[in-house]
Amino acid sequence: MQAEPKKSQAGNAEDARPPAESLIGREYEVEVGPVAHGGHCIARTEEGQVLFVRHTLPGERVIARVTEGEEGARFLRADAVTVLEPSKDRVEAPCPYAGPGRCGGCDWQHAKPGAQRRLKGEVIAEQLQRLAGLTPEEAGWDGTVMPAEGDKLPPGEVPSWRTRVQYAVDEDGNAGLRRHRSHEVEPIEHCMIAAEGVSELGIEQRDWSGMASIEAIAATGSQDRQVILAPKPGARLPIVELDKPVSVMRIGEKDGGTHRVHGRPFVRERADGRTYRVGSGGFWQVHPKAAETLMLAVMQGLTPRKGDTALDLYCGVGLFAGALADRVGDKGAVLGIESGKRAVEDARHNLAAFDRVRIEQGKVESVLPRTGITEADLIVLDPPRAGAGKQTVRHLSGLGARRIAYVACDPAALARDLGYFREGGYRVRTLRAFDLFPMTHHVECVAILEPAAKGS
Ligand SMILES: C[S@@+](CC[C@H](N)C(=O)[O-])C[C@H]1O[C@@H](n2cnc3c(N)ncnc32)[C@H](O)[C@@H]1O
Repeated sequence: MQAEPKKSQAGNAEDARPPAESLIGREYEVEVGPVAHGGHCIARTEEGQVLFVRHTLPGERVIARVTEGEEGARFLRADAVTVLEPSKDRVEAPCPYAGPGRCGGCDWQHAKPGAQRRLKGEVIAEQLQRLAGLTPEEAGWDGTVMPAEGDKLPPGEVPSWRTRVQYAVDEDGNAGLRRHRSHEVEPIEHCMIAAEGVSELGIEQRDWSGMASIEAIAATGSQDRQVILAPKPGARLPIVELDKPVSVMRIGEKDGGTHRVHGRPFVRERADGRTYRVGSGGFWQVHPKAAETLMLAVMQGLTPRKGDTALDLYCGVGLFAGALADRVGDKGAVLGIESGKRAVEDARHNLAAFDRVRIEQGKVESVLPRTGITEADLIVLDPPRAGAGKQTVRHLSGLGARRIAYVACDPAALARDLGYFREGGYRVRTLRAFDLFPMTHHVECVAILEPAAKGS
């Protein structure tokens, strides 16, 4: 019998091993393989170690410099620092702050816009296959990722879509963006993907000494502009003088909550002909066309009828609940569930005109079972990145819904949950994908499900 390895003083045998040698800075010449979820591509060193390489494209030959990992690690992270054989999809990054070790906000600045969408499509296809065992055909998806309206621009032009930008502040008080997987700040003079309403505030031109971060918000469909300041411990708030009028909020040092300094504690966003109040810290889609694009995709997929009962889960300030309330008419009913207290107040305010809408506060997984609801005609779920999970999907599968719309910002969580829905007797009827985050690796999907027995 083999003797047990001797324990170190700390009591753990693993601690006794010499630490694995860091490979940070080591360079490898590699042939780059397929794209992987997260804004990088897969390559292998000659020894067979997996590298997740950023700033490259499939098919390229590059020198990859390791940014994270050690000998024997399951995988290493790396940046392509020299491109030996470029892909035909490669372009000069239009943003001066993009590149190895620089701003971490965008992943695909160096790819043609059409290629960015193809890469996102490949990631969705791979996740669907691997986690749900679905081909694009089986998911009712044509394999394309659609740009948002107005985002198809001439070569070299970049859509300025980010209506909410989180700036970090460096030691000298300069506003910038975080480097990839780092707390370091890349000071910038202008973020190309920031919406005009954000750029107009001139955040990057001000001194923000004493602040840890600043979020700038430019609402769509109203002139509302807001900045949310997070001061460093003990720092005084600056007098905020920007190039346009803004309301100012601050993050409380003790409670982490968002508090009003001056102006309205919310912005007004518009979608589907309705104004939505969104309080600070509340969720609203970042691309100006996103709310409407997703709302339309959901309504086209669900085809609500008068008198339907519908659930809007993870409802935020009520985007889908509002659209459903219009369509199910006064004989129908809509229940929204949302965990954020302020978002619930906003949803109730936004949809106060509809008696048929009820909004419950709390986590879907605990509130839904408590409601005692046993049936629904239609369900929309738009969970955060982690997805809904097995327990919630199982519960939803038992409500007998005619159709379910799953809005997903992470194709991996979506694919996993589609697998659970299949176990619950649902099949994917259609899937659509939208490029609502150009230049980044993020992508939004809308899957429409129906009972499998019906679809077969
Ligand atoms: C992706 S957002 C969708 C919001 C809304 N559907 C929209 O389009 O504006 C997800 C929302 O789920 C809420 N949330 C996160 N976890 C939750 C949970 N376990 N139960 C209920 N709501 C949750 C968040 O506060 C957020 O408002």
